Amino acid sequence: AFFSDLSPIPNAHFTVPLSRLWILHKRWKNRQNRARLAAHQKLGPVVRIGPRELSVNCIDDGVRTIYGSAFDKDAWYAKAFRGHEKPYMFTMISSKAHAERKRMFANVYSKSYIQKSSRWSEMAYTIISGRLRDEMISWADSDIVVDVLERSKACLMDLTSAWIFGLKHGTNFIQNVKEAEEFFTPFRRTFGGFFWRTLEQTLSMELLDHMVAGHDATGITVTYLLYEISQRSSLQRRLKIEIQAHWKIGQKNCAEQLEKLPLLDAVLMETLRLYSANLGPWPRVAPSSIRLGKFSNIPKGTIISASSYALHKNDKVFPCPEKWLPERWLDASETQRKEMMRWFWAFGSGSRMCIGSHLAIYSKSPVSCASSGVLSANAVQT
Ligand code: HEM
Repeated sequence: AFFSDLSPIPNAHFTVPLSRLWILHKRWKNRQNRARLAAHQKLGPVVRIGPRELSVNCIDDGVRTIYGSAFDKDAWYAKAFRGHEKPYMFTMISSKAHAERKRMFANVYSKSYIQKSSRWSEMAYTIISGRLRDEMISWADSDIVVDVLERSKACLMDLTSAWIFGLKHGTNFIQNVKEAEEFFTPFRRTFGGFFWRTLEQTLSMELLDHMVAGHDATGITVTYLLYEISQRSSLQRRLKIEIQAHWKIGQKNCAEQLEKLPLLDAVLMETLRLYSANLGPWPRVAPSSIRLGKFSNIPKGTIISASSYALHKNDKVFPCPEKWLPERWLDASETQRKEMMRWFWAFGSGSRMCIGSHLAIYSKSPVSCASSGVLSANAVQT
């Protein structure tokens, strides 16, 4: 192990050429991302974390190489997300099977499809303006304590399920709190019920995964976003002015309209940068001998991964990376923004990049609009 082709690469811990214990221990303690970031800060962009496992934290000769189409996902996906009999898009290893599955869904999740969709505008109007906003006003008017994470997830589940099944067949967890509770604890059992058994299993597993991704990661991000804006009353006011000037909820092509709001965009991007809900690391397997950074002859079969957690903490690209500073997106020059976008990795990249990234962005936007309107009117305390 000490004399393998990986031996020129710096070790995150002296035991890593011999054993996976170090990284397994960090994973078990839920400190993997922090430990890997610390190793990169000390040892550089390519670090060895196991006998045949590497961590990378650079774009050129790193993320760009690994997350191209030639690298398969590692078998970890199937183990980590077990419980389903059949693989679905997220866990599929074979690129042929994955490409076939992706073709089924790529169009309905594409940016242009959502932007042009009058169905999306209708959904946003009914769910955000009709349900969420009313609920939020009643929370703000009373003194009740609201579990923002649970309510955000409920709202995002309503949006995701409406997008997948149509408004009529989607959930209404914003208003039906009891139903939402029954679903979220333990939601797998509910999803194993009659409805799902009547669907063809492969399709139900695939859609279940989209529903999970749709409400969970997006709900977590929205919660952080609300937390940050709830503490900045002047930002709430500026957001409200921007939104009122450019957009009325329920108007046609609302998704397209949302793109034109620079402050809202900055708030979303900064939240996804600092509080990305799907941090990684996302492991891939080297298909042949490859080169990463200054290291060549990295053997076929080496497991290599990167994480948005570490990439988003590059202080040359994102100064004061631990701080939530939406202004960094507003004040950036064109060149700086280009560089920030190169390092922005909340949705991964390449052929296995998040298929729901546009849906996630367009879901978060109207929720933030509705929330900032309410927050600025009622000075929410945290
Ligand atoms: C803030 C919200 C979200 C974040 C941060 C996020 C992040 C990610 C990331 C980083 C990946 C790539 C993982 C990898 O390389 O292995 C991914 C994949 C995926 N995401 Fe998302 N996601 C979000 C929302 C959604 C939504 C709303 C959907 C609903 C359709 C979705 C469906 C998927 C699917 C199906 C994949 C697998 C794609 C493939 O393997 O081709 N995600 N997501």
